Parts: sequence; C-alpha cells; structure tokens
Amino acid sequence: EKSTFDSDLTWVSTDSSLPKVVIYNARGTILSASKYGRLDNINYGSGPPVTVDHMIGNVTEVLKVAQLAVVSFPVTGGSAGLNSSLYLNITQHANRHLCTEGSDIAGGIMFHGTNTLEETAFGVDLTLNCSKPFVATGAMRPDTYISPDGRSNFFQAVATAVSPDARDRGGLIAFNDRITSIYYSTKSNANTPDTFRSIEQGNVGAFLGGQPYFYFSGPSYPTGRPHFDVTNTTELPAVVVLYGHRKFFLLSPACFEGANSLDRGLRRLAYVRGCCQWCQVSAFLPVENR
Ligand SMILES: NC(=O)C[C@H](N)C(=O)O
Repeated sequence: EKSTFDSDLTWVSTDSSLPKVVIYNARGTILSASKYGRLDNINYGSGPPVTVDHMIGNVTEVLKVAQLAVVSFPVTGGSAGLNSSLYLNITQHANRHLCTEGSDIAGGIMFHGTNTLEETAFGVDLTLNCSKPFVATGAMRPDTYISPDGRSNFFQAVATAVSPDARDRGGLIAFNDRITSIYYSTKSNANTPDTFRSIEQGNVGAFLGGQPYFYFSGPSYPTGRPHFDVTNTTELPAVVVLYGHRKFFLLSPACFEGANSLDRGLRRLAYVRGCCQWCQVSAFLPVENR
C-alpha cells in the first residue's frame, strides 16, 4: 500500500531491494531526436520525441542500481520559455516524495533543457528541505546523435542519487562525467557536452566505472546557501532585477525603467551593484519602504 508521500508514483523495477529514485521530467535535449541525421546537434527537436520509457529501455543499467518512478511536468515552449512556477511545482513534489518523514525514496533526478537548467535547479536546491540527493541532468546532443551524451548523463544522475555519499551536499548536477554543485554551476558553452562548470569552486566529484567518486569525503553544503520554505507557496512575486554598470546612476533610463515597473505593480526590486555605480533605488520605492 502506498503512503500519501508516494501515492502518485508507479515504480519501474527489476529488483525491489534496490533504492528508489524519482525522475522529475522537464524534458530538454536529453529526450529529443533529430530527423537530419546522426551528426545534427543544432537543428534537432522535430524528430519523433524520446520518452523516459525509451530512455530507460536504452540504458537498462539504471534498473540494476535503482527502482525508478517518473513525474512529468508541462514544458510548452521549451526550456527558454519556462518560468519559476516549474521549480515551485518540482520542489513541492520533491519535498513530499523525498523529505516526508519515513520516506523510503533515496533521491531524485531531474531532466531539464540545459538553457535554463541552472535556474530551475537553483530554485529547487534552495527550497528542498532534507539531506537526500537531488541531481539535475540533461544533454547537449539529441538522442539520435552518433554518441548521445544524454544516456550516460541519465545513468550518472541515477548513480549519484542512490549514493549515500551524495547526501548532505545540496543539489548536484551530474553531467559529462562530472558532478558539480547546483549552487555554483553555470552553463558555459552553447553546444558542447562539457558545458556545466563551477569554475571558481571546482567539481564535487567525477565518475569512474559508473560510480560517483567524491573528491571530499566529508559532505558539505555550499557556504551561505539559504533555505526557503515554499510548502504553502502558490504564487511567486515578480522581482525586477537591475544590474549596475558604468553610467548607471540616478536618473538614468535603467533606473527609470525600474521605477516604472514598480508603478506597473511589480512591487519588488533588486539592485545588483557593481563597483563605482550607484542607482538611488530608494528614491523610487513606495514611501513606506524607504
Ligand atoms: N541542450 C539543451 O537542452 C538545449 C535545449 N534547447 C534546451 O531546451 O535548453
């Protein structure tokens, strides 16, 4: 019988003693195909879509390390069109599945288009309230490529999610043989498989023979990583972010644009200030917030 935390899950399994991993599926190139041949890594997308079931069928090794369940999320318009409701939706599912007391689920992985993977993953990372691994992955090549990276990334994400050593580290990205912290990762190249990098902070680990190998034996959370409880959040307020730059000062058009957006009802304003610039945002805040 299913508990409330996993009542929506159906497990694909060849061995009921294996750890359970939920796949949070927001699609992306990892589930895409090209009709233009095996070298196309640019114009793909219009080939017959690849399903998660296909993927599991092509990477049967995953069922030797985990039992899997899939939760799919609507992603109309591809990953560039996604908004923050997606991370809210994923994190609320993940908190219920993984973090409910007594949950026997070992961890979660997420399939996501790489163009906005880091944004969705960052949102989930800051709102997931337990020690279980949450591992984001995707692909830079469609599944029809001569050597698709998505299949390997899929296996590596599952192998990371079942690893006890992956716990208590915050969200991770498993991609192209490396493990990085979601908190610090950025997509660095539009086309190559080695795109997710955490340049200043480095890799958390790498894969050897299908096993994650962590470079630091004591788990550790990224310094300063905050946690926000979104259990009962149904709507996220829009925030205007102004980036400071040279000649960005009081009365500049950018400041006015920020102020205008406050007038249009976007009531929150963040100002990212670089050196040597100043925008007197407070001049535009509603009087009670100054
Ligand atoms: N590699 C990718 O996943 C790119 C893809 N177009 C996306 O949705 O982000």
